[in-house]
Amino acid sequence: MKPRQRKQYFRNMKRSDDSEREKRRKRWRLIQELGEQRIPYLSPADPGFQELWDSSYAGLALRQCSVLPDGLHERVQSALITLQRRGCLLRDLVRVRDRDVFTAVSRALVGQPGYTYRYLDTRLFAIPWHCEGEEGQKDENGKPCCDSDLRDACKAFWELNQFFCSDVRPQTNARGVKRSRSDTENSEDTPGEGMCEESVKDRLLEEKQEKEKKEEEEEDSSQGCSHSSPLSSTPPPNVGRLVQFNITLINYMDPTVMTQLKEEPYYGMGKMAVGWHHDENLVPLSPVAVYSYSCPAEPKNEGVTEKDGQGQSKDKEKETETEGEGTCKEELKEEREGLEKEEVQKEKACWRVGLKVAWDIHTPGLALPLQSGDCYYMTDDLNRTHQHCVLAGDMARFSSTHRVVQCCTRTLDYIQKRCSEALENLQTDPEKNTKSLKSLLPSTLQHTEDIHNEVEFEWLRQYWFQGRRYARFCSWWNKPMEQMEKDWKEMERMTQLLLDVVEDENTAQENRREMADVLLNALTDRQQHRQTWRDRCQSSLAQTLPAEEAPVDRPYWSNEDPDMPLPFDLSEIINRVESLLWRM
Ligand SMILES: O=C(O)CCC(=O)C(=O)O
Ligand SMILES: [Fe+2]
Repeated sequence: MKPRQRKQYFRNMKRSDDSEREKRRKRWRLIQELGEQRIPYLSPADPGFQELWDSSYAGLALRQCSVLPDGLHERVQSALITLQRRGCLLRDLVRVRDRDVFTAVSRALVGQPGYTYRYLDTRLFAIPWHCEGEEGQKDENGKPCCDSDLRDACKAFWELNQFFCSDVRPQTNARGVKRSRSDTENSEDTPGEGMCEESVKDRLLEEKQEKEKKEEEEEDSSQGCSHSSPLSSTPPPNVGRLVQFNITLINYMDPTVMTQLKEEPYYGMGKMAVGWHHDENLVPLSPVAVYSYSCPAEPKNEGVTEKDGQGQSKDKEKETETEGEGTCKEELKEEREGLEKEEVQKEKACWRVGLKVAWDIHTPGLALPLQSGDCYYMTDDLNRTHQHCVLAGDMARFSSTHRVVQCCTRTLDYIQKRCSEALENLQTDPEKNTKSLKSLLPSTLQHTEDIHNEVEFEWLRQYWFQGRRYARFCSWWNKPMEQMEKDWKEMERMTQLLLDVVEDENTAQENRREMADVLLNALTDRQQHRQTWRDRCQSSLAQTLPAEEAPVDRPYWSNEDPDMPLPFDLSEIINRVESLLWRM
């Protein structure tokens, strides 16, 4: 690596450290400023609650359970219970500030076939949902990927998703003022006397949206990609276009089992099931829609062993995640002082979503109780400017959180295309049956090596780190992952071919240097990431998981494996390329 590139490499690493440090500093400053005090927060019973909602949380909308079409509650609730009973909902071993932690909630991703969702350094792979009238997703062998029970469950989420797509609206008008109920809900309304010009425009815009929506519904809208690219100049997905939620992240937690929940530190809102955070990796300004279902008793989880799912937390104390600018353990341990009023306690029996303005300790927080079957939306830029947390009630509770993820980089389709791009640079001599690289242009080599790292660390290792959990109940990802591993192995071959060229004395000196730079860069990165994944797989928390959920460090091979073009451990090769560069 040229000194310049090496500097850049470390600068990039440092940049992420710096932003972490900056966040820590900000958090620390807030905590200092706050001292022993708590920031006020308002609940529906408090005077000024509605005003605060309108002025500071306008992007939040509650949709009470009665708005859902007939029968949908039953279908969704039974689908949630099916996922739980079948053992599909699992706690994720995520990374928070360079530490491994289990999420307090158990999760599964359901959505468009081939979609993934990445949060806290963890990529979840969607169990595909099924559209109306469709037979169900088939795997590569033409067999259904899940049994009929799961298929029906996933279909219910698709149905709920359709409802959310048609129901969600931006909550604010152009001036950031929250719409009134009649403004957003009563489609019979016509512009009347005294309606200001802005509102008329709003209404016309809405009508236009309605029309566009109807037109789009007639098209095949299953991908929802064309308007969700952050690079396109089309308006944000919930302004002027139909929203296409493409995945739902399902959450489950039973507070009687998860007894180690952290106290909400800034406002004293109570126990948190999910700490303060922004939802990551969504199309900018896209909305999030949440269905909340609290159920009286823990549904029996028949698909898992005793150590599985949430059962594990009862006997073993585990660290749980706090996302974003979450809890600062030592400083903020004390609970709100004094005895809480009965009213507050009653309120805390209910599950609530908590909201706060990011990095702000002056605006009161908001705690919104959710009755079973209630839904809420986070629209406009609420997710960017605010953080939210989930406050545990007394009962077990599920939520289905529908999101718009970037289909341009988060799908199987995307990574398969990337693999093909990389492999285009590999050619086979049919006579000699030997392989070689087509182009030795540094930019081409760089591109290939980047894809190699992307497929290894963002897809293969992510997938296997989550153990065999996917294959256990859905075969959809089996074949694509196998193929991806084959492609990746070809890329190992390509790296080896590059190494040969670089080490060949007959290669022109100047090109050789440039190629060696590219190679060294890629190998250093690869070696470091492989180590990080090894560490994650071997962490003490990972050891507590039952066999089928335990992380698998894959691909892994012994350095002498004759089937593999290069060793797993790259340190010796890195040294060779490094010393070659010194000698140049
Ligand atoms: O369960 C909820 O209400 C929201 C969960 C949440 O914030 C998340 O999964 O990101
Ligand atoms: Fe969230």
